[in-house]
Amino acid sequence: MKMTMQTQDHASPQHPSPHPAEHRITGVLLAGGQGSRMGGVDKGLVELAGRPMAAHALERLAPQVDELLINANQNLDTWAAFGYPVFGDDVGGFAGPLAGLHAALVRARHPLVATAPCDSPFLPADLVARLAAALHAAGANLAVAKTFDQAHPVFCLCRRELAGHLGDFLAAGGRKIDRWYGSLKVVEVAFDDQEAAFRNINTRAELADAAKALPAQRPE
Ligand SMILES: Nc1nc2c(ncn2[C@@H]2O[C@H](COP(=O)(O)OP(=O)(O)OP(=O)(O)O)[C@@H](O)[C@H]2O)c(=O)[nH]1
Ligand SMILES: [Mg+2]
Repeated sequence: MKMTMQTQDHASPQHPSPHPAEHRITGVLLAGGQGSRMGGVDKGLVELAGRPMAAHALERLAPQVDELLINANQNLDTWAAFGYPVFGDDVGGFAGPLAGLHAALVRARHPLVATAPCDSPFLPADLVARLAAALHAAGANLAVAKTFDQAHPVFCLCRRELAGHLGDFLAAGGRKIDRWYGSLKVVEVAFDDQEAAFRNINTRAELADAAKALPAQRPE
């Protein structure tokens, strides 16, 4: 498979932050899964419209956050070529996205952590701003996206101070994201106006469909 990740000038999260320090946000791309429905591939590295699928999500997430990290469990050198810090799960055995979130909470430079999965190339440009507005307005521990009745639990904004609480949940064998959310003060944020932005890609057939929606981008 051809990789062209060095060709994109990813928007840098190094810009002066408009947020006061206590509202600054670390973004994390969750790319630590096994891609079993796609045949056991590192899903974010699979090509979509001429570049790795994850490049699309990173490009959309980078301008929304003050720091950007990548959580991956395989091919770490390949992931590092995107130019952002890369780290694996601390809890082994592919424990699920909470393991990636926990690893991010431990490493984040900023007090808030926004997550997005590597397989959602159309994610909203105002994802983080809307999650943050709701989090602050509600005084919640965590804000999570939904469209109509559909929850999107891996699109969340979480307070870094929950690292210990999540670490305890994982250490006790907890794995289910909904169950952990159920122990917190969570605010759900409706993105009914952008349902298509949450399209995610799990199979080769979904990859082929998504490619039709995107123009191929070639190296310059
Ligand atoms: N850190 C980490 N992230 C995971 C793990 N399992 C899934 N994820 C992430 O959680 C998000 C949603 O997961 P899925 O869409 O199920 O992706 P997946 O697990 O790679 O794919 P399947 O094996 O087909 O379920 C994606 O961003 C995955 O990368 C894991 O064990 N560790
Ligand atoms: Mg999975």
